[in-house]
Amino acid sequence: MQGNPSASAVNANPLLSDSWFRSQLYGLDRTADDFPRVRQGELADVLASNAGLQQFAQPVIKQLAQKLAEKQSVVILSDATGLVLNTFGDMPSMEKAQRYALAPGNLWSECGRGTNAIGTALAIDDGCEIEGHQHFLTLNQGLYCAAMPLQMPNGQIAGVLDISGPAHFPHPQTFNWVKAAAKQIEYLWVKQSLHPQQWLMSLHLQPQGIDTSDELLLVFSDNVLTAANRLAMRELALSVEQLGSVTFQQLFPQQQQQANTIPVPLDYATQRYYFRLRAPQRSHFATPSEPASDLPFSLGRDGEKMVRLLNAGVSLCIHGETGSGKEYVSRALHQQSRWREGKFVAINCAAIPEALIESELFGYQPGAFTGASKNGYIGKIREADGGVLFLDEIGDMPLALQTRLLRVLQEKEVAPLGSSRSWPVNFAVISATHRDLAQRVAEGEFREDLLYRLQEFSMTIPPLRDWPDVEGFISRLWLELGGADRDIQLSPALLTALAQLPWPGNVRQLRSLLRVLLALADEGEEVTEVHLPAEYRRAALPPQPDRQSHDERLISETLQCFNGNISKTAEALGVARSTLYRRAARDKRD
Ligand SMILES: Nc1ncnc2c1ncn2[C@@H]1O[C@H](COP(=O)(O)OP(=O)(O)OP(=O)(O)O)[C@@H](O)[C@H]1O
Repeated sequence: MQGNPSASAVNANPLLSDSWFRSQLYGLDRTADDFPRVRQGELADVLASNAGLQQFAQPVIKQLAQKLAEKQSVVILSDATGLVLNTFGDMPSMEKAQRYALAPGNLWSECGRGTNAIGTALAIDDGCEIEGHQHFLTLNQGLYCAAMPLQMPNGQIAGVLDISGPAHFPHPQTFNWVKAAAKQIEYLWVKQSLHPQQWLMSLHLQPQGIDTSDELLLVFSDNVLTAANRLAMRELALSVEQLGSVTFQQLFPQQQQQANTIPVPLDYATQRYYFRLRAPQRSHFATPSEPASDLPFSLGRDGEKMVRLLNAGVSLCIHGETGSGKEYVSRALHQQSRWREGKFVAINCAAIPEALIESELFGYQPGAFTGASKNGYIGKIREADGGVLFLDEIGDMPLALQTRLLRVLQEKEVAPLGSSRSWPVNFAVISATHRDLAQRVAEGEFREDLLYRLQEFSMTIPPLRDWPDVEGFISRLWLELGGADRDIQLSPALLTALAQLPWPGNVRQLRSLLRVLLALADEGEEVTEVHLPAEYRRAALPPQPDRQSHDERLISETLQCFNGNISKTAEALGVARSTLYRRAARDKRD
């Protein structure tokens, strides 16, 4: 620190002496006058990736900038590396070079510019003010700066809020303003990014401090702490690592996780706080918005009943041939039910390799097994929280997993792989199968208790060929697929022929065929039997009655002519005798 005019002042302040020491370690030249800054194009990218920070910070910063109008100071917002994103306000009396240095695109990290409020606040993760000669670089010694890091609700540092002005001006209140504005930004950020399904806990030493930006905010997803403001993290001595892992019960073992409206006392460490806990806003269930779609008519009169059962949390099991619409119907039921604000999470128990089903359903902790994502995975069951879990091909679920699934359904709690903790979950279950589950139970392939749990109510979607009005359904599906938009009609004869096909692949098969016909047809065309793909044409084309009756008449007249002698008749008609024998056998049978 030799050669520094304010060496003694710096040495007397550990914050400053540490920062100067770091600046020297960075090998900075105190007389440097070229500063690190990014190009315009790079700045645009950085601005875009800090959109969230700007969104929450700007309203507060604008108020702050108004306050500073007469104070020859600017408000600066930097990102988490100290790169200036926005500068608000004006410093007409400031030297041009310094005005330029505070403009967007300049990097004020400690390693780039030595001791300065933005860089040092980031280095110590706390607020600081750096006045004139306390700056490491000579060129910055005409500046006064006060800065405070901004913390995101997840505990990470998002950037820095700073006020800078000429060092020769008095700045008695500036640091307090920065701290108050940063607190306000962090407060709004937590409150405004709250998900309706999260718990919000507000704490303060005084009951009247609740609902002010001085309150400590804690956010819980289920019972796990997932977000907090800096005030809460400081006062309750919480670490970033605890966000996402510590539970309400671990934090407040004496306290039930129950909502309250009037602040009540709560002891934490050696302090008495007052707190209010707001429960997730699931109230939309009581006043549901308009459902998005009608129930499919394949549900018939059972539709309404199924919705009521689902609303009551009854597990539904839908049986039906492949392609008959089990998932389609389940999605429609979800949309009509009180669970519609939550997700519809489908899992095909037959399509996921047995080794992966468990992690897919229950999720896993980071590094729970070789190849696991380093971020862990929440799992389908927790994804379905508040919504519907659709278990397709449930009859194919491996036995070992059936046991775990049963436990989740009974206890409404799920523990990810590699975790000793469980999360409460609340969802409706619809399962589907084309198998006979009772038979699977008899074969020892399906747990009987799980069957009862999943099949509290069961319904069967009949195969398409048994639907009461297949022609009507085909017409509707044709419209839905865009037939009317392109003015392409199905001929009445084709419609009748299609309605009579057996459709082993049910609606899926019918849908695919209609899409093929639509794709191949020209605008305004009528689609007839001749447009059918060959494999359908054979099945759909009606027998040729005239030709058939003509042949039959000819055979029977010739037979009469030869007194029923088959060999002579065959010879006369030029057909094989076997043809006539087959026909004779058929006549006898009819
Ligand atoms: N009532 C319906 N109206 C319109 N489209 C339908 C209807 N039912 C089913 N579909 C369509 O048919 C196709 C097959 O439906 P879905 O996947 O629901 O059948 P599934 O019974 O679940 O089949 P799988 O047993 O093979 O899983 C989907 O493209 C779906 O959109």
